[in-house]
Amino acid sequence: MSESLQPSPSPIQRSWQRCLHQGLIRQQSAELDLLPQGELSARQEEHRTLITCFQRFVLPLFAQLLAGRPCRLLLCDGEGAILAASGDDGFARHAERIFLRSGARWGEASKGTNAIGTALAEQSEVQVLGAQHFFAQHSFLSCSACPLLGPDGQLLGVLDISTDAAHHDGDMLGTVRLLAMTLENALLARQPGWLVDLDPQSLWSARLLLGEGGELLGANRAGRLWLGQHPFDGQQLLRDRRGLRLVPEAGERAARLPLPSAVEEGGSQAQQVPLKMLERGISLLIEGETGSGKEHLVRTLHARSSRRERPLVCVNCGALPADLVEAELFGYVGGAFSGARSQGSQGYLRAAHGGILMLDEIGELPLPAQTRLLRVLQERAVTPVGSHRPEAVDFWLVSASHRDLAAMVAAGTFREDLYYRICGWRQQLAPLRAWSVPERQELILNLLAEMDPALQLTPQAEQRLLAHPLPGNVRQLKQALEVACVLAEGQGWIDPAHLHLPEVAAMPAPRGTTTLREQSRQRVQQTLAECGGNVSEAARRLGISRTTFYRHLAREGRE
Ligand SMILES: Nc1ncnc2c1ncn2[C@@H]1O[C@H](COP(=O)(O)OP(=O)(O)OP(=O)(O)O)[C@@H](O)[C@H]1O
Repeated sequence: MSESLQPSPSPIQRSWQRCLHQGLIRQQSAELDLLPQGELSARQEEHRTLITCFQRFVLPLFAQLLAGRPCRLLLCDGEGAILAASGDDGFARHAERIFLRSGARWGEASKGTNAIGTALAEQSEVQVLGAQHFFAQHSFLSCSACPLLGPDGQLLGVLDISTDAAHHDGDMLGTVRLLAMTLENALLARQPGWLVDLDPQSLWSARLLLGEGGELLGANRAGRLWLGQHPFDGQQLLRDRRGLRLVPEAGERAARLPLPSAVEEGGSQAQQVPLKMLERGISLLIEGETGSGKEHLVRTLHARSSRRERPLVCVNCGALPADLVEAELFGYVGGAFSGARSQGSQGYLRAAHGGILMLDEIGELPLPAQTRLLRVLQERAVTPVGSHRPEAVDFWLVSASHRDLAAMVAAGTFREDLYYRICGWRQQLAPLRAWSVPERQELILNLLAEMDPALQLTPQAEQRLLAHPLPGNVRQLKQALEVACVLAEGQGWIDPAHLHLPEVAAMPAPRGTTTLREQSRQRVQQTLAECGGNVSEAARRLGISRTTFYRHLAREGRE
């Protein structure tokens, strides 16, 4: 056979050649190649949008397509580091043996031929079945991976489905491609601009993202193919208006939120570490101003923990009647004191047995109750008031305070030994005014989307919320939005008049927050143009009254 007729090597053959060339030895073990925890968190933060889209749009589809199958879906960055994973727990335990889990890097250089690393090296989708893996220890796996491309066509990472080789089936590559396209479409719809759907009927339509003047800002993979085959005239596409919509849409913007993500075992960084501490029985102390979300965090941790089916008991120590603090906490036997119930009372600590106990405002506990609590924590047993029989209790303890407990220790109003008992890990929650502008914007959008998805903030209202110091933190923000939703009901927009916030010195005006203002302006104009200038129809499409619509037009005229 002449040389030119030799079949070109397959991606697997090329990969093996690279591995041999690097001096990897098949019978040896692959290098561990684990990221330090801090590095993993930094990468997850860097890829927050990618991970959020993965969780919101890809995982539900994956769960439907591959429910009950022994496989894992892995989201990796451009170096093959696993950022998030989901799927069958039984298979996860096998996968754990070879460190196929978050924080491990699966590039070819350390792991030899494998779907993640080889898809990255080849920049194409790849399937690596059983013994095609370079290292013999990986041959129980069959993996299918598809590179992920950002709206600008840059390689972002890889999506991989790994399964037990015995359960592999031929559809995996198609499935992972479908999931990758879903993820890429979601990412494209997050970029601000005009999204042109060239075939709006199709889920896999070519999509282009255009700027105000028709310039090309991005495309999905079908869109890039389309661009390779058609002349591009962005202005014409905008004029045609077919399949055109302004993105991100309200629902999608809400999906950008920083709230409870599920990056495999954990959640966002603020939750992962405390959750790990709790799971190891280490007591948490959460400090933060009132309304900053201390209880919200505990509820989220409970919902994510292995004790989610067990009780979560939250006690506000400051609200306990002074003369009944101990009886309420530790319980009592019948007739222990005058006015006691004849059958006694279990008390909050025993009610939390097997679950999580949150002692909110722990700084309010009187000193005798502190002493008794310390003994419970040391002995892991409660002696109810009026009894001499200690009863074993097992709860994870979370304490919270808006007061500076260390200062209270120094002042002698809080026991030092108790302080060290409850403070195995100290988690501080920043006040809302210390959050970054994008973080606050995302929280606002999230809360609003939950309260009334039909309502949007005018840019002025958004500015007002961002500029207000909100000393009551998330609670105050939530209340202000709840009131505004009632006042603006049916009008489509919340404007500053709907925001009942006390006048206090404003924070410096945030910069770089013109996007929402611009978007709402464009939305009104765009809808009006689509409806051929028919205000009634445009207002109906936007779900607002004609009067409100005119108000928007008038305001734009003034701006
Ligand atoms: N990240 C968040 N996302 C959505 N809602 C939140 C968030 N953080 C707090 N909240 C909401 O804000 C309100 C106040 O939160 P929470 O009760 O947890 O604050 P706290 O710090 O425990 O307050 P306090 O010190 O007064 O007890 C609650 O309605 C809670 O659901």
